[in-house]
Amino acid sequence: TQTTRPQRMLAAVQKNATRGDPRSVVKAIDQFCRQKEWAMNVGDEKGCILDSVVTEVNPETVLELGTYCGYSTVRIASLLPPQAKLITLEFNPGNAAIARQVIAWAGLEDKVELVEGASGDFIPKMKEMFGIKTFDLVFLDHWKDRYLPDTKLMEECGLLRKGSILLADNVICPGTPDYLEYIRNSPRYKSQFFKSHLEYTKVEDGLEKSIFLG
Ligand SMILES: C[S@@+](CC[C@H](N)C(=O)[O-])C[C@H]1O[C@@H](n2cnc3c(N)ncnc32)[C@H](O)[C@@H]1O
Ligand SMILES: O=C(c1ccccc1)c1ccc(O)c(O)c1[N+](=O)[O-]
Ligand SMILES: [Mg+2]
Repeated sequence: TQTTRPQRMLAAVQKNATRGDPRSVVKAIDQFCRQKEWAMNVGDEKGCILDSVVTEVNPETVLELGTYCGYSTVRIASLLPPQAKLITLEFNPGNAAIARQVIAWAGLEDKVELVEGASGDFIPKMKEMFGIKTFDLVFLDHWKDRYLPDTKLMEECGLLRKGSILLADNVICPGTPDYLEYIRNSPRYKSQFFKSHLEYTKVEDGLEKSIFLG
């Protein structure tokens, strides 16, 4: 019977990566996506920009919207300080099942809380479920038409504090025009664009980093 792309990606991790070594997991997935099958992980070029933002922010609390197979989850979690927590939301059960195994292979399950469900349903529950007051860093990488509504929802739920950082993938390709228009024109945010390329391709893309001003 036919396997799914996430299942084939996990097999590549289990074959080529070393248990407990996050960098080898990232490398195995990037090699799979370059040599075998394109997949919508943030990838290595944008991943390096993600790494630099995570390192700079040094967050205690991180929210990731869109887990897929856990590639960016592993990149982020491997850079977090000891007590820090990364909550990642994924509403596709098949993807969530694979991501759990990829995160476990990297040995990062203690730093990651994978919630299987839709961002719109779970963002309002973050405080009660995890005792989270606010997020220091949010990585937006789910369906692109959800970036703006979920950002407004996080504002309304008081999940952002003065200095919280939003980092949004794909603001060029596939593009998030309504989110960009909002975040770049709002007096409540200061934004910066990081030019890059769509993962594993030469197509133009980039990340938008925005600081919530309170
Ligand atoms: C581009 S993939 C995430 C890639 C991942 N961040 C990485 O770089 O490895 C987008 C994922 O978001 C999930 N997704 C889309 N909309 C969602 C939502 N509203 N709530 C939760 N998950 C969502 C999809 O099922 C898909 O697995
Ligand atoms: O939307 C797509 C997409 C559209 C069409 C076909 C495949 C993927 C996509 C492409 C690159 C991304 O980095 C990404 O996060 C996504 N996504 O689904 O969220
Ligand atoms: Mg993306």
